[in-house]
Amino acid sequence: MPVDHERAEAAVRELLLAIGEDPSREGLVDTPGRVARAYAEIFAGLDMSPADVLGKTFEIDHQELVIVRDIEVYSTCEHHLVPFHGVAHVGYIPSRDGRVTGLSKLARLVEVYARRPQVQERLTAQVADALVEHLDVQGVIVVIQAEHLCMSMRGIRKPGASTITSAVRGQLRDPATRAEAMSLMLEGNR
Ligand SMILES: Nc1nc2c(ncn2[C@@H]2O[C@H](COP(=O)(O)OP(=O)(O)OP(=O)(O)O)[C@@H](O)[C@H]2O)c(=O)[nH]1
Ligand SMILES: [Zn+2]
Repeated sequence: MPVDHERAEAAVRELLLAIGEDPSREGLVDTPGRVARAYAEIFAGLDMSPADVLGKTFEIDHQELVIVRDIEVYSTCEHHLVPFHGVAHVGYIPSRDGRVTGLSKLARLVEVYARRPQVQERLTAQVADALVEHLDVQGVIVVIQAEHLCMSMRGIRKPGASTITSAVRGQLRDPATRAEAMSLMLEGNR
């Protein structure tokens, strides 16, 4: 279901009142509308499905690793509704029938799940599981490294701390294959 703009605007007006602001002052008068539009974008993944993104495949007989790394990720922590951002690396070994997806679709898949209220562990696992389910891949590894603004700008206030999560399925669970993928993903990284 797409974002209900009217409802989002009313909620933002209410929030502004709750923090002691005046939603009718000049700088804030258009804010509820802007926030509703921003939320529609930030949470667009709720209205997107992995099947839409991974529906188109083609045959390349490559049954070895394919990795797209350093995919920029912006998501929203579901506990505090503030952003977490960083990079995702997605690697997979195509299905036995040699079907692959377009490289950009891996980044699109990350977007489908990042543009929702999230926790990093679930985001990581959902990307991996979608590739198993929709592309029947022989193995997949997803690594996400992100900074959570709920840990930087509030709460414990530790800017610079980053969280790394991984999800590994199928043949990538084999220690040697996993190590090869990890080194390709992280090689030369920061
Ligand atoms: N595992 C996990 N925890 C997260 C993620 N994003 C935020 N959190 C944590 O969610 C927790 C929520 O803890 P609570 O004690 O309910 O909330 P809080 O009082 O605001 O916690 P503090 O952040 O410690 O101030 C915090 O420890 C956050 O760091 C995430 O993606 N994964
Ligand atoms: Zn948070």
